[in-house]
Amino acid sequence: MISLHRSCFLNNTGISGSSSPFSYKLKKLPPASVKVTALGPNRDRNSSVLIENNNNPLKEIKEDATASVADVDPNPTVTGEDRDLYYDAAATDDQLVTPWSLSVASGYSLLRDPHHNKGLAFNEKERDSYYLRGLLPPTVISQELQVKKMMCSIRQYQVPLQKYMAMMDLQELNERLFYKLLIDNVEELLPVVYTPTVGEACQKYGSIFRRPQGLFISLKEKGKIHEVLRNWPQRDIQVIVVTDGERILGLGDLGCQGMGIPIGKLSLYTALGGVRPSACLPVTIDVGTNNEQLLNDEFYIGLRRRRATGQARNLIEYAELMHEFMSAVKQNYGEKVLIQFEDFANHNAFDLLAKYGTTHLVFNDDIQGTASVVLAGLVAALKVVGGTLADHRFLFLGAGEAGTGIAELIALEISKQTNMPLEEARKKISLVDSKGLIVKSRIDSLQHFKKPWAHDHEPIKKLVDAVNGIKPTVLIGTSGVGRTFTKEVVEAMAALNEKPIIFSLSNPTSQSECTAEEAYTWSQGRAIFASGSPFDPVEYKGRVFVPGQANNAYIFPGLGLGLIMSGAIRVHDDMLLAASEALAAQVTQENFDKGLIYPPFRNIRKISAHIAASVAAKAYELGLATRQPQPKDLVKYAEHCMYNPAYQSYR
Ligand SMILES: NC(=O)C1=CN([C@@H]2O[C@H](COP(=O)(O)OP(=O)(O)OC[C@H]3O[C@@H](n4cnc5c(N)ncnc54)[C@H](OP(=O)(O)O)[C@@H]3O)[C@@H](O)[C@H]2O)C=CC1
Ligand SMILES: CC(=O)C(=O)O
Ligand SMILES: [Mg+2]
Repeated sequence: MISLHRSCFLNNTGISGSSSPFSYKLKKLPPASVKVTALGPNRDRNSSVLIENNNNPLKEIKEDATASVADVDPNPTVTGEDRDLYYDAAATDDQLVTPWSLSVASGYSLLRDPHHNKGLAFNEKERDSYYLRGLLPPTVISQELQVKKMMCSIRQYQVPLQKYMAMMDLQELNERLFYKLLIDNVEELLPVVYTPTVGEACQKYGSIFRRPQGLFISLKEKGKIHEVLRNWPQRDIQVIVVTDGERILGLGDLGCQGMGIPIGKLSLYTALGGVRPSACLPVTIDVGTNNEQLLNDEFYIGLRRRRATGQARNLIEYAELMHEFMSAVKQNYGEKVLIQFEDFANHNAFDLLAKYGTTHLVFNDDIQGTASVVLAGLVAALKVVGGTLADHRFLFLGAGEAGTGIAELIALEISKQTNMPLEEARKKISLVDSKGLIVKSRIDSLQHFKKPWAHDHEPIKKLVDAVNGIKPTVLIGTSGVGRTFTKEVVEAMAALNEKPIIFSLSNPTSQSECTAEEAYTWSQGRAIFASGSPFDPVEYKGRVFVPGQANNAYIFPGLGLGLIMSGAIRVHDDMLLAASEALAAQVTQENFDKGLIYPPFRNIRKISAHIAASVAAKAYELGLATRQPQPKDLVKYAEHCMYNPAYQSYR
């Protein structure tokens, strides 16, 4: 009888060592590698089992198909490409085919296994040992040369979406090369795998869809989520990014096509924060969509129904599915798996965070990650404009997840710095939503997360009037609506302040409240500007201004790493404050001289290590860390834990 189990050849730190690229080994039989092929189109067809003897080439042994299938691990690693080539081709439309097989001991499948494939970088010895002879052209090249070649190829594409698709193809073909490329060229490739291009990719996901990535959990899977999670090939999951696709960037409801976001965010967990790719699980919860265009799109990949939110019965359906998911995750992966809520609409986002914040290791990136990155930018900006946080007045356009999340963290920090009651600190902050300034007279009709911001003030409809009435020193855009910081608004800020601080946080670029060029030009080069999506440097009157990118991508990879490496069991606001402080401390005088209030992304792994160390230190201080003893040097430990995309040597 043959029994297979996965061999763990990546240690937790992801540090390279000599390893075997084959992910199965025999439990009861001595040979080192095995090929098991599942049932073909004909029920009576035998599966083939290839067993390698130490001295012999592969020998084919016919076994009874039913017996061999029953004996393999019921939850095998399945990659879309690991299929027997021949019986599928022989099948006709009306024949049943088992769509999976395990075939690990062939060079052919090794070249199609993204976790272990090295392409032309397989050396001569590996080509001999792993049956690769003839499957590759004779040349052997280094990973560095592969990176150079891929960059040449990606740069040839003019259209950002083509670059995105090339990157996704690479991720599916050769994972380590994908991450090496991304890490070594982070400033150039971040806008490709992340905002703004990922937004367009989600909008067109159905049309560009080639093969599934991540886990899709729809209402059809209700009652079966535990099994769905077991279908995922990896067991040792440390981070899940989950969306229900209802508020994808500032692009609205993209339903199931929101999957591009968890995939993109988790690529950054690995590239920017060093979390092993095999520990990352992207999930999309599909409860339908209210996007008519998608519902009528023949290429739409999601459930063709309206969202299960809104009315009471639907809400229960939604809550039950989410609850089943949250419970199944804990049951499958334990207490310490980090769940990042991403791009949920605000009518669910706050409630989910409140509900699961006390039972799971969760955080909401749009509410909390964004707050942390913006606070870091403000703390850094104070070095340029002077004063303390409490000396400033803040006005927001947009009072949803990002807006109220940032506002609350600023108020918390002011309160901590000054011992001022939180309610007093909140009075330094005003928010405008789609109906105008949030004021006391509107309190009865306000959503719960806006109520703390309903101050005594006369109603104001227009942003420019709010600017002139409140006289903010800081203007922050979190509206999801592009070009809402008009010339009039920016000029009003510039008239009130020598150095107005202006953040246009909405993504993607099309939704940014203003461009970098507009901010610098309309303020005569005086604005301290940062945006959610990247803008190129701007030359104004002979001076070059480099706009910073105020994006939660600075925070969540390091925050996640800090939580994982300390074995934290809950996220605490003080960890977000610690992350802000660590990020702000990374801004150098050279950065300030260019107009930057964030350090450049090219140093992101070092930045993430510092953020991780600060977050972990806070977890230990708060008694929320379970990994003992506490490492002496947390920064070094964070660096040591980081995934390294250099190829491993195969024995
Ligand atoms: N840079 C970054 O790291 C991040 C950026 N973001 C971006 O922030 C934006 C908002 O996200 P989020 O807060 O989650 O979204 P929400 O839907 O929760 O909030 C949007 C807010 O904007 C208000 N609004 C909409 N249109 C207007 C308008 N014309 N004038 C004034 N206010 C308006 C809404 O008003 P009402 O309540 O009345 O409907 C609501 O208060 C998105 O574009 C997102 O991509 C989000 C997270 C991180
Ligand atoms: C950056 C991000 O999380 C957003 O725009 O939603
Ligand atoms: Mg988001």
